[in-house]
Amino acid sequence: MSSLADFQNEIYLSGLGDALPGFPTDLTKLEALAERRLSAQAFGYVAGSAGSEATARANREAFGRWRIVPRMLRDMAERDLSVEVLGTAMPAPVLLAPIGVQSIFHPEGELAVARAAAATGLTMVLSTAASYSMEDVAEANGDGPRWYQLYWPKDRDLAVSFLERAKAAGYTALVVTLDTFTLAWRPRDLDQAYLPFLRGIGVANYFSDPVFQRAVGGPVTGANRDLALMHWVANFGNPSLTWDDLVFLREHWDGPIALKGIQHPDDARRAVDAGMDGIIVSNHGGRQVDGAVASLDALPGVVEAVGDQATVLFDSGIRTGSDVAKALALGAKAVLVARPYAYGLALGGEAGVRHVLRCLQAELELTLTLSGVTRPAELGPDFVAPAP
Ligand SMILES: Cc1cc2nc3c(=O)[nH]c(=O)nc-3n(C[C@H](O)[C@H](O)[C@H](O)COP(=O)(O)O)c2cc1C
Ligand SMILES: O=C(O)C(=O)c1ccccc1
Repeated sequence: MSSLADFQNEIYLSGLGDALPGFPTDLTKLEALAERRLSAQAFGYVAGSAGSEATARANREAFGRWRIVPRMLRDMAERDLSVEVLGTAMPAPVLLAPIGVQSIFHPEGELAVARAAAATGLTMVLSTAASYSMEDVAEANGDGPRWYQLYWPKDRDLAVSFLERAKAAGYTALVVTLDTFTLAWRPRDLDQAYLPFLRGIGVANYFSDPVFQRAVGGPVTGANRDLALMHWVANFGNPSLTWDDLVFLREHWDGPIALKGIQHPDDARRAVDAGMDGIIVSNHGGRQVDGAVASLDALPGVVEAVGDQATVLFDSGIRTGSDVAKALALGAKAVLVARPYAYGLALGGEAGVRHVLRCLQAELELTLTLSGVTRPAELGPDFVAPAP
């Protein structure tokens, strides 16, 4: 194995032919660049969060309250970042978080992301609110690993139809997002009166669904489009769901299930009691409850609550390889990253997303290697210390 991470090697070598990476390698720089590329509405949608955006800031600040404590002389010649999560082999403990409406960032949207994910071998989690249908995205993703994220609609038959389609299209694990049965108070979107769905973006999985079509009198055309959009609004989320409803999901999905949006240890225990395989500690990137606890601060309590009874994953605020390492040290088996790859998509389509994924992977590998960690399983509380 080279002493450099693959992507780092490739970048330095390409410099000998005077080529530079097409995008910044510090992923925290992408947001400002994407702002110049995107419409004010699309940028506000992705960069914005709920309310005063205090939780979005807290997500980032929480990483700053931990410091990595590197260890030396541990034979770092062989290292291996691969993990297996909910039955899926991953070259690194990083997944692409579900992001809806990706065509507002680039015309190829989820198709470009699916190709970039397949090229790196990282797992894509496809949103129910995607701008391309799950079947089209599966085709673009090819042999790449993919999971399906369910926004659990009011209509149970529609939910079952989504699950059956996802299974048939090769999505192997189910992520059920619990924190967004309705969108939060999001001032950036409200101030621009911008909601992508009302413009027909992010509804591909609904409009292509036979159960949905039956409910709106057939395939969606100019004639029933307004009705279809109203049906979408009425059906998107179900505020009446309780823990008891998870039995229904278990009956209709025979693969692994992870609940996304868990922040309280007691909810994590309930998930285990309900037979769930995984928990994703997340506050939706600060986009739902403004003032909610930083996701990283919620992580240790959830990890302690579930022990080895479920797989704990993490998202909200991951921007660098060192962020990934800290979340793993605090007990996550893998992390999901969201906005950085949306910015990559905005800046360079498939190539932009691939760049982001490769940067994150290389930076993680170097962070671990230079800290004396050859594989993710070695990470534990010892790896980090509270910042003074
Ligand atoms: C534009 C945008 C759209 C999103 N759409 C979804 C979605 O459809 N389903 C979902 O479960 N989470 C969705 N999320 C939340 C992400 O999956 C993830 O939890 C969050 O953004 C992670 O924080 P990060 O952006 O700081 O990495 C979305 C986030 C953004 C920024
Ligand atoms: O914007 C979001 O955070 C989100 O989760 C969402 C919800 C519905 C449709 C698309 C995205």
